[in-house]
Amino acid sequence: MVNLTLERIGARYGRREILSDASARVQGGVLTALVGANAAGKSTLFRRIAGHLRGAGHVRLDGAGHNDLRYMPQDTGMSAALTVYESIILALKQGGGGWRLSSAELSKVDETLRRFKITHLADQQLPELSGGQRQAVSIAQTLVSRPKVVLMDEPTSALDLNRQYEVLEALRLYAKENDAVMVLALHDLNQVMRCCAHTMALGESRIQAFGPTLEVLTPDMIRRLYGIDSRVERCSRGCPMMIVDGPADLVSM
Ligand SMILES: Nc1ncnc2c1ncn2[C@@H]1O[C@H](COP(=O)(O)OP(=O)(O)OP(=O)(O)O)[C@@H](O)[C@H]1O
Repeated sequence: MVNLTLERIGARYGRREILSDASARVQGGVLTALVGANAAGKSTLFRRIAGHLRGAGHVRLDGAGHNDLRYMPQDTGMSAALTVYESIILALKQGGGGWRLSSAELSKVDETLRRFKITHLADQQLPELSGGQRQAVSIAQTLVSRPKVVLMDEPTSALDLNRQYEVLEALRLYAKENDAVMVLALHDLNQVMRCCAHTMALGESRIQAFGPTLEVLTPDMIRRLYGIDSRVERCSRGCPMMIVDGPADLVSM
């Protein structure tokens, strides 16, 4: 069983405190959403967990080592003169082990291309990809080594509607099959309600709530995080969805 435990995590840039006292135990096997307004500190929390930023508290991994952790930032460089296929091999080989590919490694590369439906892009040069294609390739690069702990910053922001749900479903299956801890920073709360079992809500430098998504994303919490009045209702197929009524201060005027 893989778990990621945050023990009183703090983060600051210079004297400016971004996060304090963040504690949570994130379990593997399901998708966990990280939500919060712009500048709430989502990327900062990821950087702190990934060890790119120092700060108070401890990050503990159970059932995985630090080498099993991958962080996919919001903006990933795709300017190298490599094909998609070469870039995915490079990502697989980052842990070392020489350039010769075993048959197990070759099948990991092919399976990852298939999983994210980018096999047809294998021979294309990275700089020639569209924004959405880049994002799908970046996700494949992140997952090709089958990491056990994955942090992804807005992994669907460049994808069309159909691809957003395809990719989220592929990520959900990845987490389940690999018992992986998978935390996704997302802005679309309907996507979160549909695809993520658990949600961590960041606001005012703290984790405001963490737990099963529908228990966290209440109208009260949405108002607190985003200043938006909303309702959470069920569609005719029984899926929960958020209906936005408008900015909270306008409604109350
Ligand atoms: N390298 C940095 N140096 C100084 N301040 C930074 C740095 N990176 C981020 N910040 C500040 O930290 C705060 C949190 O930024 P962060 O990128 O973590 O927010 P976020 O929740 O990921 O936002 P968004 O949803 O807009 O991507 C912001 O006020 C930002 O200006």
